[in-house]
Amino acid sequence: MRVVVPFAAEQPKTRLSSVLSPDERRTFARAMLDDVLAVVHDAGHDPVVLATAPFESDSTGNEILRDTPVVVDDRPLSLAVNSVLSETDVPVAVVMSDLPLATRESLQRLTAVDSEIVIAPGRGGGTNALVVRHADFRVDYHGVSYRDHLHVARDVGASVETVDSFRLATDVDEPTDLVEVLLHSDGDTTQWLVDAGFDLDSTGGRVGVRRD
Ligand SMILES: Nc1nc2c(ncn2[C@@H]2O[C@H](COP(=O)(O)OP(=O)(O)OP(=O)(O)O)[C@@H](O)[C@H]2O)c(=O)[nH]1
Ligand SMILES: C[C@H](OP(=O)(O)O)C(=O)O
Repeated sequence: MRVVVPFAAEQPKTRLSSVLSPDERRTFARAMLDDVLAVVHDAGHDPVVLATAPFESDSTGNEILRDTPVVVDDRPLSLAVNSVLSETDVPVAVVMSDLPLATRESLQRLTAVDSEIVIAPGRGGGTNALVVRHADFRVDYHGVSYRDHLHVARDVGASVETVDSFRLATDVDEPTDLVEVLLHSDGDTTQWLVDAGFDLDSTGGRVGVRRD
């Protein structure tokens, strides 16, 4: 299945500004993208990165991205994704690039459901991963996009199913989300955090992260 992976390349992850510099946010976002692309390939699907800006060719030396087509579209997220949806035969999936806990199994669980619309919601109301098998469905990200996408599915007469997955629900938006990465993932993203000096901090009430 074609899997579109949206990627904000220039100023990603602004909600992590309190713990990461702009340069760090770019390389951290790139590590998450690499993890997601590896999982999409591993699950037997064909990813295409939908990026807001071109990558610096292959000078990164990244093997995974080298095998992955990149479409550059600097329009806002929903417009860019809908442009791809309108040009791509269904089925097509949209999987966000900030899901470092995603695994081959969690992705295969999502794509195995045969409803016309299959949604893996994110914590906090977003839509972390989506399978579209109805040609008229269009996305409307931001805000409570999970609820909005249920309404869009209903309006176009598409059957819809929600997949309850901790791994797909855990997008990395805020510093506390880094706890889940350190605990439940062992890919490039986790290595990036370890190399940057992040560790779990259990000295307070709820477990957080600290940086040495
Ligand atoms: N192509 C494209 N992808 C986007 C855009 N905005 C966000 N994304 C991607 O969509 C997914 C979800 O976005 P967010 O969680 O808001 O990520 P973000 O914009 O990097 O983070 P914040 O600045 O903290 O909102 C991530 O995979 C982003 O890389 C956009 O305008 N265009
Ligand atoms: C793009 C947005 O992501 P969030 O801000 O919820 O992580 C959404 O899923 O609608």
